[in-house]
Amino acid sequence: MALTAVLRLPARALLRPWALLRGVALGRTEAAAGIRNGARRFGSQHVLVEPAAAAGVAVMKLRNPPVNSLSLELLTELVISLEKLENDKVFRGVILTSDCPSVFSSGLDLRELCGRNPARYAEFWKAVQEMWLRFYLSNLVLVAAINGACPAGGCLLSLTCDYRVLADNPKYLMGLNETLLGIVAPFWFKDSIMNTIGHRATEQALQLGSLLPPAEALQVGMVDQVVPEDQLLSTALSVMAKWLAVPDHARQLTKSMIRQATADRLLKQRDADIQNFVSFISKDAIQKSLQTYLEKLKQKKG
Ligand SMILES: CCC/C=C/C(=O)SCCNC(=O)CCNC(=O)[C@H](O)C(C)(C)COP(=O)([O-])OP(=O)([O-])OC[C@H]1O[C@@H](n2cnc3c(N)ncnc32)[C@H](O)[C@@H]1OP(=O)([O-])[O-]
Repeated sequence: MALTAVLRLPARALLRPWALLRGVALGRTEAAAGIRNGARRFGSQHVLVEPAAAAGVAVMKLRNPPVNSLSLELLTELVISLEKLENDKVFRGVILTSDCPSVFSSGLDLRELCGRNPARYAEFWKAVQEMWLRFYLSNLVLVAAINGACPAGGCLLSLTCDYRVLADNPKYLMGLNETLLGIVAPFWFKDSIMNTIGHRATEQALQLGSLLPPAEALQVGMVDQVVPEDQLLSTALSVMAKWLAVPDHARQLTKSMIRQATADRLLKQRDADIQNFVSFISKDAIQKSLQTYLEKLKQKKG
């Protein structure tokens, strides 16, 4: 950060070096934050956050075109943006949605999983863990307004939310399809979906790598509501109003009581989980499988 930019920062940011780091990661300083409807609007390269029409609610939009693949940068910015909202007493709820047409998120960025070195794989996986832990345990009410395809890591991100509304479009397929790529969803991906759709449905969905259209996603409980696309945001806002009618402290403690044990399973073995991931993803057979999958994706386009 240039010295002139540092000097323009508010004094309290200079007393908190991490605030400077955040300013860099977000590509902006607090002083440069926009004001909209009397509330603050801020953005980073890949995440746009703006106040919703309802008080206390922010809309967080993923914007990593073309398909919101979860790169290291996007994951980092998601965590920073959420932390910023959690620290801002104005906000009690977040609607998570996509700024990219017809895709909520295509999941983990496959370019992060192919042809990198072990140190980079480890750094990336730590960021995936961090995103999951922070969103899964957030004190804020999180509502996913799913406005596009939602495979793999995209589905995982939506599963961290307290409520999921999916736009009714047959192209908006959703699920944990890792097995179709020849890879295995880690235990905490499995826990997330099992806590949502139950044991038997998870046995099928995860082994088959099912990508479900809206009606089936609703039937199995992967989403809570399916609505016409033009009603997605208004529905998410009404859902949010219902959740925000509950006193925060009671709701937050209840959420933590339900979710903490699942998060603890990862927290107790974060390093081992990173080592597992690095050795798994580095295998020649897995690399080959992922390369073939990526090639197929590119060919599909042509
Ligand atoms: C243990 C590990 C656990 C792993 C968890 C995961 O999440 S693994 C992730 C599992 N994820 C999946 O299996 C989902 C794979 N993706 C899809 O199924 C479709 O892209 C779609 C349905 C999301 C959007 O369809 P659409 O017709 O709107 O778009 P399109 O298909 O034409 O793609 C446009 C461009 O984006 C590219 N690209 C796409 N995805 C990724 C990605 N994840 N990353 C990077 N790049 C990706 C694609 O190659 C193409 O590039 P090009 O040719 O322009 O250089």
